[in-house]
Amino acid sequence: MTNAVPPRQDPEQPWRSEGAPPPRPPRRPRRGIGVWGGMIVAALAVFLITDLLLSVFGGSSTRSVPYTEFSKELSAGNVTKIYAKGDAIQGELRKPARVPGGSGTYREFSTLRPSFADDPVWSELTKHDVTVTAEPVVQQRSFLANLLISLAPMLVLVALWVLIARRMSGALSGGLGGLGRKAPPKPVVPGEDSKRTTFEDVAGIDEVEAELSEVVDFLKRPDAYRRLGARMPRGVLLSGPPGTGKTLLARAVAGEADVPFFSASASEFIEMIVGVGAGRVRELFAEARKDAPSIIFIDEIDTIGRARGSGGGLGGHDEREQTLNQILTEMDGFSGSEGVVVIAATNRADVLDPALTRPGRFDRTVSVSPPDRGGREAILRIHTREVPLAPDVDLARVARTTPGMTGAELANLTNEAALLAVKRDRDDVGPGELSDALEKVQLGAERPLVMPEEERRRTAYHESGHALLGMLQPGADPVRKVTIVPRGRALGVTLSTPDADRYAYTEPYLRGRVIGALGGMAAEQTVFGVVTTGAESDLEQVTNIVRGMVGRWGMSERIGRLTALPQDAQQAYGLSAAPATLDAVDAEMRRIVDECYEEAGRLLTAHRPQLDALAEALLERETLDESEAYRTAGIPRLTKPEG
Ligand SMILES: Nc1ncnc2c1ncn2[C@@H]1O[C@H](COP(=O)(O)OP(=O)(O)OP(=O)(O)O)[C@@H](O)[C@H]1O
Ligand SMILES: [Zn+2]
Repeated sequence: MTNAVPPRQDPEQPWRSEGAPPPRPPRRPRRGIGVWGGMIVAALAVFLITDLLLSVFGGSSTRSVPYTEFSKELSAGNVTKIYAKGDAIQGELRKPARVPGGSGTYREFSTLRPSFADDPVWSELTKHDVTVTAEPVVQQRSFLANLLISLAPMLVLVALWVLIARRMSGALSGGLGGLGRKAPPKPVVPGEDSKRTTFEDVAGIDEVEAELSEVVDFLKRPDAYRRLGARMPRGVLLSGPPGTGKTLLARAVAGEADVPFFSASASEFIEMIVGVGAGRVRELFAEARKDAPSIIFIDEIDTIGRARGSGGGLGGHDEREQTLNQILTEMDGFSGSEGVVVIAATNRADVLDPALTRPGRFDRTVSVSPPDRGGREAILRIHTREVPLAPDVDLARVARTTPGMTGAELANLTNEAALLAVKRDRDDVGPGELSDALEKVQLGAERPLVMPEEERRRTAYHESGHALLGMLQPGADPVRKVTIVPRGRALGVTLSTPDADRYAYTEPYLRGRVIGALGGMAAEQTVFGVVTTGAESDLEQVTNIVRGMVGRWGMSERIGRLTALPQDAQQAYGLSAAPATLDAVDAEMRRIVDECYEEAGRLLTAHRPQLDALAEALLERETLDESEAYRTAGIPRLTKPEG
């Protein structure tokens, strides 16, 4: 049995609770590079300075002398040995000689032979005792050139180091291996995008739009707020079930204010390496600050923002906590006048760390709910703006038959209808496409499956059981469709939806739902004397409803009017109630289910001919719509459909 509107349960998530870890100071991922880098630079500096000193002051007592000086010493027989390379001559004297024109003596010398040494000029020069000093044709390198040359290896090394450091920090903030470095966060600049999202694209959540328009105003003219000293909310938390348009809203705020939109999903921050997430957060905020006024959107904030110590989650405690701490630090760092507004979204506001919702952080929580009938119609209108609709399509009617559906589901519905129209070679989308698409969306796609006759019979009785009990009970949601064509995971489906939106459920209604859900199993038991595995999802549904009735909605006298169970079925029992109470809850849940199962069996036995009629009709026709089902069972439709 499938009901389009089960009592809303929180999506269950596979998180376990664990003990609180001791808080740890955030580690700084870049320090490793800093230490190594420092050591490399110091070593290079020492090497360089020594080299420099040597090259400037020279390491030996070799004296550079004029060529004439050399030739004088040579004639005097004072030169013991020379070493020549080209015109350059190095040599040693037998006895130290006086430095020409200076003080002190020298023994080792170097000189350069002038190119005209063999010319007649030379004898003239020596005759007149002219001091001749030669210079190499190739200019001696200047001090600066020398410096640069000796610096070169060091420069290369430093460049190399910088490169490596960049790479490594890239690896730290961009994933393992360094090769997967992500580009810095890029905003979606409104207007650059082919189409900019505005509040025009959002419908059915007008109160939320109104709340957010203040943020839009702030982003449009932050100066006005600054002048009056008004502090804007730094963070807005959008909380609501999946698909209600939270992301869309955040985009629309950016679009309305015409500011850049930076978006990230919190789960993207979490990597296995501790510190990576924090680095990414830092980067994201830095980019957004640069482009302020701007919006940062963080989706799925609960993946990192779960109350500390409440365990589980992705990537381990350290990483999650550090990432969260970084977000808090960044938000604390806002002076309030930057014009950066952080919008976060979650469908689990109840599990968030209270630190997140403190003043100055996400101090404004806006709850986003699934749309009501008018809202659904408006959303359908938005999503059919570009879809040619047949003139006989009545969107108000479609809105009426889709209670509980979210914006995302409605968007999906219109798309499915358009796809069907294409498949059917139509020029527009007609009411037939819309209702077939709705069926597909609600029941899952039909699944071709050859079933043995016995299996078909059993399924027919199972679904007839659901349907008959749904039709027999006053106040139950009308049965819209019964089928034994396998759809999705189910072998057969019975669809019941309310005529109008329901916001609260009475105890008799919930009991009726439980009885209906048990109807399939009860029919199998009544007719064949055995039950099959086909009732698994029915039992899940029953458990959910009864759990709420007893543990949360005060519908059991014995438990009384208190919350005995946490909202989240996955959370550990015992957080809110004593063991004795939990035992009692268990007993009460069993009592209600047993009573309902008995009632289901009793009703089916009492109406056996109607049950048989429905099953036969199903075996013959496979699918019965609302009126066929009621006619076959001979039951008048109790509540008249609206409109
Ligand atoms: N109120 C709405 N008005 C118009 N379209 C909507 C609305 N809500 C949802 N949609 C449609 O559904 C799509 C998905 O919605 P969106 O991603 O914003 O939901 P969400 O609440 O962020 O979901 P989740 O929690 O899964 O991230 C939107 O792009 C839009 O097409
Ligand atoms: Zn069933």
